[in-house]
Amino acid sequence: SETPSAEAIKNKTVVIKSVQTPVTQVLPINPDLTELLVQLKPSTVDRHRVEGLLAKLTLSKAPLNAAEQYLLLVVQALVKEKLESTAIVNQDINKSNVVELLAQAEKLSGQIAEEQLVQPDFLQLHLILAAHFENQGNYESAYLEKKYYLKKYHIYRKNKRLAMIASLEKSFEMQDKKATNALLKSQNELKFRRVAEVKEEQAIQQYNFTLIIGTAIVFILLFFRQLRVRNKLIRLTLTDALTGVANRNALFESGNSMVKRFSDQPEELSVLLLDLDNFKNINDAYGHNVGDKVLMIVARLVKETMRSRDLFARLGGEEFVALLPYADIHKAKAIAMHINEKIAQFNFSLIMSQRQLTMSIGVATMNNKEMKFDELLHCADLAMYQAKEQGRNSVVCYQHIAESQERRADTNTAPLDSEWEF
Ligand SMILES: Nc1nc2c(ncn2[C@@H]2O[C@H](COP(=O)(O)OP(=O)(O)OP(=O)(O)O)[C@@H](O)[C@H]2O)c(=O)[nH]1
Repeated sequence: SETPSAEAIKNKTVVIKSVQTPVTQVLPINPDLTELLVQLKPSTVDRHRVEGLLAKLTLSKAPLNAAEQYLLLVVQALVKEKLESTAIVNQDINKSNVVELLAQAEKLSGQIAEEQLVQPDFLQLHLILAAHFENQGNYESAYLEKKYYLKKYHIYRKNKRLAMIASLEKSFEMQDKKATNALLKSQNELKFRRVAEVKEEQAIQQYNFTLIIGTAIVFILLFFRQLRVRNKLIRLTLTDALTGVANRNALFESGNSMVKRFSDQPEELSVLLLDLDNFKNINDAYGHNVGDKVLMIVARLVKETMRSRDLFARLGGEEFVALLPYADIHKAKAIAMHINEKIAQFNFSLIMSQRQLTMSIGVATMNNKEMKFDELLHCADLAMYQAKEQGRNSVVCYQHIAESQERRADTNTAPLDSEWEF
């Protein structure tokens, strides 16, 4: 690269270009110029480097702004000072050139912002002048330049301090804002997490509630099923499996309680003991299946004649019992005869060739309030046997047997069969 001679560098004149820039605006500085100023700071200057940078700047076609022109003049003044002091350059360099150069630079001050002018690189102008005046023995001017330098430097320091405070405040505000933002963010996250937790708790509660309700429903259903099964079992234990009417257990249970109840009240309780005549012959002739069917038909026919308050039960085999509350002997006899008639009139030809069946019925009424149910049933049984003995298909009332026996005891005469039958 072409390196201009020191002479050329020293004599290089600066062409001041008027650049219209606002005075408040800080102008950009070419980095080569800034480095030149740095290079010129130490007491021993790297001449080649300085010359290289100056040449680069001089040959550059880019126009210089007012601040750059100012600094270039300062650089040139410094070069003159430094190179002269190191005795490298020619002795005929006019020292007044420094003053001229710096005077030119000062003329540019009006185009440079005050803020930029107070920067150390720009203020060097006054230091150079002060040193220059001092070397010439012009101490007053040197003093004034130095004083001016210090005044401006003070402003520069003050501005720098204020700028630093402002930047610190700004960074503090930023940090404060960042911390506040972080706090708000973490608070938001906490809120979201809490909301999620609450939702999760609600879901668990709902699940538990559903589980409890479901379990409760299952338990209730099981309880009712158990109740139904229990009731069915109870019903079965009280029902005759073949005919569906009350069985022996139910008969004795109801019979005992009814007798107890009627022992306290004036109304009467009657019992019918019904026995199919020659039922064995049916079994023998047509088989047990037909016999069972007959029993079922008879049970149904008798049940149809019962009042809602009555109880009809199968005592066992072909024997049935009817408990008739609020039925005196006359009513009980009437019911018994109605049953007898109904059975006798029923046509069994659908299940067997024998069309007709008859019944023997014994009737007993609770005539003694001290009577037990077994005794009442026994009376009915005696009456029923009497009916069988009389030739079956008849109704016999125990009260009449008793009366007849009493009479017989009185007259000591044998009773007539017709006396007992109705
Ligand atoms: N098919 C059937 N027969 C039964 C049942 N229980 C008892 N028997 C029969 O009923 C018959 C009763 O016979 P008996 O006690 O001699 O009485 P009967 O033949 O009716 O004669 P009388 O009572 O004197 O008129 C027997 O043959 C028993 O086997 C039953 O549940 N089903």
